[in-house]
Amino acid sequence: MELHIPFSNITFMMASFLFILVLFKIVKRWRGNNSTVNLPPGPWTLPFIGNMHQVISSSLPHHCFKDLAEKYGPLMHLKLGEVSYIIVSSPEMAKEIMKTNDLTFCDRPNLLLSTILTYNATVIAFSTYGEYWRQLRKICVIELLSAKRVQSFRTIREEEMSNLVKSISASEGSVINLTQKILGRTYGITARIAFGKRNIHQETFKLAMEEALSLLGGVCIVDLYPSIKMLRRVSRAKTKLEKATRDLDIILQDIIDDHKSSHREERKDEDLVDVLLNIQQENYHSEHPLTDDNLKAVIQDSFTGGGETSPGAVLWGMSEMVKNPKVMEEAQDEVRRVFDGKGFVDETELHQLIYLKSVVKETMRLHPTLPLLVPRESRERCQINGYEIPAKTRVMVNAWAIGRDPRYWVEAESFKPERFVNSPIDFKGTDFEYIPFGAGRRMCPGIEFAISIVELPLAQLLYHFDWKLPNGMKNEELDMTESFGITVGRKYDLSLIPITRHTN
Ligand code: HEM
Repeated sequence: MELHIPFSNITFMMASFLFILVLFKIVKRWRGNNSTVNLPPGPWTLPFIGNMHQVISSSLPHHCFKDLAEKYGPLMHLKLGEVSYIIVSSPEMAKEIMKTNDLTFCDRPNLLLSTILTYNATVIAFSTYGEYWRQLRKICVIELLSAKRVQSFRTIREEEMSNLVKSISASEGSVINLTQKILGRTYGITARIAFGKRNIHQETFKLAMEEALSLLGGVCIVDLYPSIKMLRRVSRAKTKLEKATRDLDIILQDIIDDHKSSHREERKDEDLVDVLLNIQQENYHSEHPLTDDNLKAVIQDSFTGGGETSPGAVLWGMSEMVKNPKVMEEAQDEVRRVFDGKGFVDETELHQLIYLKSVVKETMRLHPTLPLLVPRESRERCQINGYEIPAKTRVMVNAWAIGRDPRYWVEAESFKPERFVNSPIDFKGTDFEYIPFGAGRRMCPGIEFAISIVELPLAQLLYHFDWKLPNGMKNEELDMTESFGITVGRKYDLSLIPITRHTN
């Protein structure tokens, strides 16, 4: 007997067979990856998407990771797409990653969008661990971000901050958008320090940088399926970012050329581009001479470092003080007591503001602007706590969850700056329950710079003004929702009414 199967049925059967075959391969690969290795515990994964459904369902990844870690533990394995992630959520495990096994975990993953924006991942923050990174990091630590260099830019910070006070005073009694004012001034400081005063591109650069950074927030699907090369070609974010990057490059090259052609003696103050050009000249005949693109990458580091994170800390600090009027009062009393003799705030007496420094620390505990730090990647296979971590595993350290760990922090969710007064706990990367700047080899090299542009504006805002919420809103009603992006700031701009304090 002959069996007749219509042509459409044959196509259907072949398609079904192929589908089952592909599914079988995916499940086999997924099982193979998971079953032979004793990975840290984690939620059950679905083929192809892994745990993406769990992460995507939450608006903020650091919140979702904290909830999952409560169930699966402080060393948790997640599969996002086809990539393995380890999520670290306790001080003990953070120490394992960033101290005990720092050398294994000091690489950064090669992510599509950050690679495009950062001259093929040649900025310090995203470059592969190796000789190039070491050379740039050394320049950064010794030349660009040293305490001495940061101190040399004091006048710029003081001038910009006194302009901030003037512009706020001009709107006394009416609602101001403090978010925009702080962002603008911090950007102004960073631009003057990096490029010098004469720069005509400041505003264009700012807009192009904002556009580029807005595209970097979140996880790019391409980075979760590195084996599917076609995704790289069709990514819309990639096309947009390439355009923004070209615009930024033209401006940066123009700034460098301008510095090269103008006479150094004509300019009174040395800016970061001058410093970098000097280093470039000195290194000209060395084994690894610095190219113009390398210089542009370092300038970008300063902008993303200075321009994105520090204003977030100022605005969270102000928000918490508005929400906690007793803290605001105590901080104001201190600043006014210290500076009343002078009648204005400068940097000379900032070291006396013990309580304000604690406010800054407490702000960074509850609101680290990089709650998951910057992702790392393991360079080789390694064992942690009896679990196996394969090479090339991406690692995220949940500094936000660690800063709220009730085993280390009494009333962990409350804003209590006094916990830091007389406490030896610091953000220098040795106290693993408090790591807003990370720790180990890849720790933030810009702490000195960052603190200088957080403490001064806060001291100014507290010294010169009392603050009220608009529309008769009560202090406790201030919205503290977080935004989602490359850094985590306030979702809604902070609008407040300044009342100028008149001193005789
Ligand atoms: C409140 C302000 C800031 C915060 C919260 C912050 C936080 C961080 C964090 C968490 C990391 C990753 C650390 C790790 O992987 O362990 C980092 C890296 C870095 N930060 Fe900052 N940062 C701030 C300001 C700055 C400033 C002002 C600069 C420079 C002007 C800067 C430059 C860098 C650089 C270059 C890296 C990459 C280091 C490397 O990979 O070797 N940061 N920062």
